[in-house]
Amino acid sequence: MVVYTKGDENLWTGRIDDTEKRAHFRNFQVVDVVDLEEIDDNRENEQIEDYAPQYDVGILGYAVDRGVYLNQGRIGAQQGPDAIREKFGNMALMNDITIGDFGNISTDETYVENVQIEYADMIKKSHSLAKFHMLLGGGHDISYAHYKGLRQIYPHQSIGVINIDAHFDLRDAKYATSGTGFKQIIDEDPEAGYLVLGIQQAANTQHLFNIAKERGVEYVLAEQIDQDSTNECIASFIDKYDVIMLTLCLDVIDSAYGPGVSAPCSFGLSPKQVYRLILEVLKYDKTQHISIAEMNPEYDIDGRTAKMVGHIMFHILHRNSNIE
Ligand SMILES: N=CN[C@@H](CCC(=O)O)C(=O)O
Ligand SMILES: [Mn+2]
Ligand SMILES: [Mn+2]
Repeated sequence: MVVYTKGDENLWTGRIDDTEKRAHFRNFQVVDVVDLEEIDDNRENEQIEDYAPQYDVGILGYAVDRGVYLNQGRIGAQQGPDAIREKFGNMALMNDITIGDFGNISTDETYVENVQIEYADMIKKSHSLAKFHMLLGGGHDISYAHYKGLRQIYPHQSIGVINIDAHFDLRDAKYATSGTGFKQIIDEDPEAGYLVLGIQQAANTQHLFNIAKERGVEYVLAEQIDQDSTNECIASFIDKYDVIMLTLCLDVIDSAYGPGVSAPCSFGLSPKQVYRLILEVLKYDKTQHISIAEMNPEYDIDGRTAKMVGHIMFHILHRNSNIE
């Protein structure tokens, strides 16, 4: 059974320096927990442009690691969204932002197809509630759910997919896993393009490189990420599509910075390199959702990975401000 759970108020707690003056606040002090099951379904049909979003940012969790298990990976990412919430909540509140926590989806089913469909519906349902959305995983099977949600929101637009990842996730399987998401997208949508940033040669078999070549997948290797050509590649890719789906697989970050992931990689990117790539993509204003996948608290060290994700979220939120 697939289960929707509204956000847990107890996660949004922490150090309180003042209860009134916002200059003393941390993020958790302004979070509203929103029960999506209480949101009127009719509002889904409202024209997005006619509706002023209530929140600057919405948080929606994909508390699922079954897709990782089905991909022969190590489980634990089910706890990922809540681990990230806790760390992000205790970071300083800057500016006058508002945050809505739209809850988590989870499943006890053997396969992830149903939970992906329901998560896509949640993405659609919550879309008009916030200006920007953080979709927190969970396994990288969140990618296909993210795509399906965008398809509902933008039925007629072309979608280009940018994945910041050490892996292609272009596997063929009889059922969806954390390693099949992008193959599912490009098989289903011949108009969709796929660009991967941060690919590691040692983490993908020659077969996966062959599939990428056959299917016209563009990619930049981790060791080439600082070359000027990376920005040119991002710009020319984004130019081809109406909407850009942006997803981050945390194992692209070197395991020294982010040990708490399902499939850790050495020789990975630094958090700063990843943050720079995210900002580069977001500056084209074709992206209103980012999914952040594979946070696995079981293997984290002193909450280091979850805190790093909190920082990445913080920087995304304040990308237009002077905070650095
Ligand atoms: N989402 C992760 N996908 C990777 C996992 C690799 C691994 O388990 O080592 C993949 O399928 O290639
Ligand atoms: Mn990966
Ligand atoms: Mn991945």
